[in-house]
Amino acid sequence: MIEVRNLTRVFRTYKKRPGFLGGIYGLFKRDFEEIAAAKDVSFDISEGEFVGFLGPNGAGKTTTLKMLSGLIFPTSGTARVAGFDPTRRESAYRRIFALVLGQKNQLWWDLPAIESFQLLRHIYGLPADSFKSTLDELVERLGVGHKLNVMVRELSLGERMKMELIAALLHRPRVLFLDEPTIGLDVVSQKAVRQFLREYNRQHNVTILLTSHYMADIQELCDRVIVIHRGTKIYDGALDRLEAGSGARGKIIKFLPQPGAFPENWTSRHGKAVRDEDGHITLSVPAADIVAVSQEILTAGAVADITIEDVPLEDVIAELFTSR
Ligand SMILES: Nc1ncnc2c1ncn2[C@@H]1O[C@H](COP(=O)(O)OP(=O)(O)OP(=O)(O)O)[C@@H](O)[C@H]1O
Repeated sequence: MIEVRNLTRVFRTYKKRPGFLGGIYGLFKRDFEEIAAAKDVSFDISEGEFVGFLGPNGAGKTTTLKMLSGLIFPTSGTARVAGFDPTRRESAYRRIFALVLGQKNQLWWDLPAIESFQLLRHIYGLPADSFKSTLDELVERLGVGHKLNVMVRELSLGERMKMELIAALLHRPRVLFLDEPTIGLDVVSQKAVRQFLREYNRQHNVTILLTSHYMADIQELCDRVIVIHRGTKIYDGALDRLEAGSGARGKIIKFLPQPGAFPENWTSRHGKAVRDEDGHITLSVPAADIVAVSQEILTAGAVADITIEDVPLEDVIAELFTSR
């Protein structure tokens, strides 16, 4: 469904010298800086896949999604989405994909969402009956029926994002590019959006490429992730494999000693123990040592509580970036 080959985008930006004199200098001589926001990025995504697109701030994710949407042109390389070349900006292509930018609005602030939806119906030339059935389905799934006639600027962030998703899906796109769709949402709204996306992907076999800085989004929705760093793809594969193959693999053991049971300077034979303000002691240990360390802790002193957790995905990803 999506074929990307050596996609590269170089931005040339003017570097202004500071102050008024710097501005005058710039009238005569301009200093430019070139930034390769995407460098030789290649990947394939099959129909119905739900792929996470990860990378730190400025990695080139939005730039890549904008190239796939035909909003900006690549400097070199090619992309094909459902057989279309996005750079040609054909109307037929616009009907089969949607781009949702969590930090931007496509809905009109001063109109109720339903009026923007009606406008989109006319833009896409959707028949009234299919528009109604799609709208009813989306509104019901997202639970925003009572907010359709409220001005968009008066909606909460979560309600607005749900309306943005409805606007993006009214024409039943086959490919969905989602750039931070849960940014700034509270945990309940994040969960609702995630659940909606998961069900929608399964039910309609829509191909989804999702960027998010919330690892819960990625862990709950994506089996596969593409990781990009400084414009270059550094990982493409199963999320499980990324977690398992990381040097940060292992477990986190956290326990609360009974008062006075462990000396202040207690440490494990298997690794450094860190004590927090509440008295909890935390150890990062290789998965193979988990039983031995647990036994060591339980024989060392009385323990009020103990938990064993996976290393957070955030740490696995951060390690991937710092090792480059
Ligand atoms: N229009 C532009 N002109 C000049 N440079 C740009 C432009 N758009 C993006 N860049 C630069 O390209 C790089 C990649 O930006 P991009 O927005 O694609 O990153 P991102 O991975 O989406 O980051 P974030 O997670 O912060 O959204 C950054 O260094 C950014 O400053």
